Amino acid sequence: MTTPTTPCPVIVGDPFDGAVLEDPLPLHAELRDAGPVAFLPEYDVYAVARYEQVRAALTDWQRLQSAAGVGLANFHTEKPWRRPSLLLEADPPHHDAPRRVLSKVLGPRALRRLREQWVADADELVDQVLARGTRFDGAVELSRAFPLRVFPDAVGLPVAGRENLLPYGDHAFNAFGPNNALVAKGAPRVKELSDWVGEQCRREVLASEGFGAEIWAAADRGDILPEQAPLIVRSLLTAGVDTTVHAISAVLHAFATHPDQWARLRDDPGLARVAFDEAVRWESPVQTFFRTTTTQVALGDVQIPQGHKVLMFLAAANRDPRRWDDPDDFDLSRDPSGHVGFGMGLHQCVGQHVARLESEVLLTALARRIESVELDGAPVRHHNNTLRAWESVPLRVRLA
Ligand code: HEM
Ligand SMILES: CCOc1cccc(C(=O)O)c1
Repeated sequence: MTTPTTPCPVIVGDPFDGAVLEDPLPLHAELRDAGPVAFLPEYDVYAVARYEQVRAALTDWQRLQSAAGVGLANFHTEKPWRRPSLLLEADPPHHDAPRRVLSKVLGPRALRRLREQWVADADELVDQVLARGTRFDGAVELSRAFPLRVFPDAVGLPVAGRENLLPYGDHAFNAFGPNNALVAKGAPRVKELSDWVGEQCRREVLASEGFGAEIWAAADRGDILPEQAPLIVRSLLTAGVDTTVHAISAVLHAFATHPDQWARLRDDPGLARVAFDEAVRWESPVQTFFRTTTTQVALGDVQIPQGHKVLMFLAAANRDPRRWDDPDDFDLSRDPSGHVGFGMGLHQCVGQHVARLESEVLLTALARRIESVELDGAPVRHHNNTLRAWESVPLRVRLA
């Protein structure tokens, strides 16, 4: 274990410990209050939790790189568990073309053609769920069911095997953390799931229309190399399912615990989009990511030596009272723009518009039919080294 070269508060303890994953808020407050930077000897990493330093780290890709991996593992010294992402785990110039291609494929214009279909899918799903009764598990019947109904079709995946997507993504997000029990839990199926995901990225397997086909068409045009196309499709399958599933659970839980906010949404369904971003700020489904210093870099008043991992607590930044009034409130009257729940800068989430559309159409379908929503029992957390997630969100609704 090395010690920091410049004075810096030391916070002992394991941020990936089960008790912290169950309730990370006390650690987030401790980190923010300790100073602009803290040192975590448990993993020999630096940590930033205040909005200012997290934003600074996210937007300084030259001195805080992603190419050494955005998890605890340093790809300069350890073999990655899978081929590095051409976006998430790459920096310019290698990052540029894959990002340009995905930005176009997943951009707001591209999604306009999906909106009508997804509105119909959301209405159909919500009608089916409510036809079964007014008490159900929102995490299962809505948050998991809706993304898994619309996203694989949008990518162009065959129907068989789609149940592999959630466990694959769950392991991928665990793998950004330390090699702990959560990673060990996924290990037995890694080869099977990785082989299945790899197979879905092949041109012959993907539908002739959809995000996957558009990525392969970009290779035909020479916008990317042919051998990059499957890896870029893999990015969608890894990043695009568990994130939206758990973000939608977060929205449902937020409304079930803030009935006044549900009443506001009922009065003004146009609030559905801001509600999603406010929930992503409030819950931060993606809690943390790492960077690696390429040179000595100052964050706040601390000099961080070259070659060190920096753990960015996105969730702590999203509740930093230095940046947000009443940060712990879930409040639709707030302007949540500037939150770091989708990251910030060069690597900011390229799929955020997909996520927003999924949530908007589902929330709109629910708000039209449901007068009030409340918890119908204790919600149960799903632990993951990177994701903030619910295993179960029991709901009871009153129909409009
Ligand atoms: C609520 C849902 C989502 C959340 C909270 C989320 C969060 C994030 C965050 C925090 C980053 C930045 C990573 C970094 O800075 O290292 C990111 C990047 C990324 N996201 Fe999302 N994401 C979501 C949905 C999606 C979806 C639906 C897709 C695909 C359709 C997607 C694909 C990606 C990719 C490919 C990157 C890497 C971008 C790059 O490095 O240029 N994400 N996401
Ligand atoms: C939500 C963060 O974005 C991710 C997460 C996992 C994998 C990838 C990828 O690009 O393969 C991207």
